[in-house]
Amino acid sequence: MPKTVSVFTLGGTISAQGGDHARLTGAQTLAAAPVPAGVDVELHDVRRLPGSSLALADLAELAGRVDEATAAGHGVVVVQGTDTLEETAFLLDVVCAPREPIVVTGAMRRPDLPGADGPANLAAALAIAADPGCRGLGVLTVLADEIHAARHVRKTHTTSVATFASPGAGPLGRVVEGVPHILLRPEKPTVERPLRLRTPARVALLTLSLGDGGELLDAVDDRFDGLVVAAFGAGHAPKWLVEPLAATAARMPVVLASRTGAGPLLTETYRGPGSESDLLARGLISAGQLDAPKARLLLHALLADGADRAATAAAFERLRAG
Ligand SMILES: NC(=O)CC[C@H](N)C(=O)O
Repeated sequence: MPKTVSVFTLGGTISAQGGDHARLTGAQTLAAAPVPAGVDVELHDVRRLPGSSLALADLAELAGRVDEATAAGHGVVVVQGTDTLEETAFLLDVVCAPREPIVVTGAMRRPDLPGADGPANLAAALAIAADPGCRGLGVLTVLADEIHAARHVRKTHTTSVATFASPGAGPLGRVVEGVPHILLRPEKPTVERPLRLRTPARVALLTLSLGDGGELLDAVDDRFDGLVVAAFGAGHAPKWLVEPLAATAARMPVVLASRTGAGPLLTETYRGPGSESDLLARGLISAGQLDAPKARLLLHALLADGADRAATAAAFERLRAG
């Protein structure tokens, strides 16, 4: 029996014929890809936008439609711009029911340029979405035949077709001769249960840089419900920001992440003002291995789901080791 795969197109370079993100329809984008044998495609042309212009409301709508598709037994492919591809993949990972494979793909080269990678990436994504062996892995991404977990994947280069990597973990597998080969299976889902986006939540992301005077931190109060700080190294802030950060953490959840983009935060190696142990003792919540943009999305989804402080801390704690 053929396997149905629902394909949701949002735009991106993969559709940007001549540089225009609105040029190709979902059907035209998909027409360039060889559909694997035994796969029936159901196309949903959702948006025609660059990845940078997608909003959380677009992703919330997408998540609902993805859930409907997997409830009907369909595998899912989401096609979008690579600039925010990892954020879409991660949000789907924490809000969608893990019933069937869900994979996000895109392209680095426009369809009208030599060596356009869109068709190969689409073919790989369709193969993954139709493969029962790719169930239970969480939301996946595939570009250049490399399969990554939404929790770890990042865009690491502005132009390389092999831009997606999981610096803290490595790929989960590879597509070889059109067939997905899974090498590693995640121990547990990213969240205990899919989170529901029920209430609006505003989460700020503040990246520290040398000599930060705290002016942007002051601007967070009153405007946001939560904050992620992309701090130095393994979770460090300047000593003069410790009191302001602690004061903010008394009013809203403040998650401590690293601006390095890979590796876990430390918990006890350094002591003293602005060290990781100091910041955690003052009420900041460790993002563990999650990078800062993903920590922002998880905090957003938790707040939108109605999580209190203890549930928020527990959700991040669950991801500390991996
Ligand atoms: N290669 C890409 O898709 C990145 C740029 C593209 N404008 C986007 O939609 O994100």
